[in-house]
Amino acid sequence: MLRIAVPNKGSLSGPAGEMLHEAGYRQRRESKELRTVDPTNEVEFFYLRPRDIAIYVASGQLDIGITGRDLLIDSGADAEEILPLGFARSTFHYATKPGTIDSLADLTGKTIATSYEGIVAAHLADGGVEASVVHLDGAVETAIQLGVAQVIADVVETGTSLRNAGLEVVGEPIMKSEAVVIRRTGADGEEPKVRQFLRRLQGVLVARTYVMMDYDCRVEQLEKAVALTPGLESPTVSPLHNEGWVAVRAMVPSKEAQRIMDDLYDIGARAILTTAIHACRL
Ligand SMILES: Nc1ncnc2c1ncn2[C@@H]1O[C@H](COP(=O)(O)OP(=O)(O)OP(=O)(O)O)[C@@H](O)[C@H]1O
Ligand SMILES: O=P(O)(O)OC[C@H]1O[C@H](OP(=O)(O)OP(=O)(O)O)[C@H](O)[C@@H]1O
Ligand SMILES: [Mg+2]
Repeated sequence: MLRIAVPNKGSLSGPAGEMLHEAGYRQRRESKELRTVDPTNEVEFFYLRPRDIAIYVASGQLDIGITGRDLLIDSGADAEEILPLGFARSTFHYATKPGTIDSLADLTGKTIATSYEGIVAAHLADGGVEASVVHLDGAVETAIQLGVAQVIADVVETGTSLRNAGLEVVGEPIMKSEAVVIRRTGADGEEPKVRQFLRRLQGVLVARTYVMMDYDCRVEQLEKAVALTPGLESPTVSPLHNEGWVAVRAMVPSKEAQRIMDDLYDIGARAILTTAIHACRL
């Protein structure tokens, strides 16, 4: 039985459960459940604190985990990222009151509050900067107002939390993060159950990022149309009953679907339809 760690709370928990559900895995029915078995797929899910997941996976007791890249790196655990999942995207930044700090060197001698001491300590050491780091569990933005630190290092998504606290980021992001699948460093990547699990999640990612596009066009316009919708291998082209016309079917990136429909229309394609893809194996 494959043993998989899933975040039980926080920003990662909901989207991770949805993705596993879309991939056909049975998920827990209520948020207090700490473990559930999917007997059909022979998978056991453990719902753990996101911060602890890399530690469990590194211990070898669990085969796979879903966590944040930033949490994996912060933990220092002996685990590696094997598939980015595209949700819980964030950046990790130093921030402070406007006009206080311009560069990394200005952090010397300052106190930095963070929930991610591993990332911050490594970043300061890399830059040769000596500063104190104080650990806080959350709501780190308040640390400056209450005098616990002069600088914070925290997750930024929209920037709303920083703005609300009257803070601004300093310099470039220390790192960019998103949800990732992890395994113990050097673990057997060929294990069939692990491969099947990754293929299913990849199928969900593709289904989320592509739509199926169908349209009719005149044979003379086919090459131009195919250039707009090259598909993955190559589009399916079928004859229409009306001579001189063909029907074309290809996967296109959903973000570009509207522009492609406009361009197809401009070259004379008609009956242009897009439909959602619910699941796939490439
Ligand atoms: N506002 C956010 N937007 C996107 N990702 C976020 C956000 N806040 C945290 N994350 C990501 O979620 C992961 C942290 O999850 P964790 O559950 O520890 O914190 P949280 O989502 O802030 O929940 P909590 O309510 O327990 O503080 C990290 O990978 C982080 O990058
Ligand atoms: O840039 P934003 O869109 O504002 O998102 C970033 C904020 O979201 C998270 O906080 P959360 O709400 O989880 O509270 P916490 O600080 O207690 O973890 C994170 O720690 C930041 O504070
Ligand atoms: Mg938080």
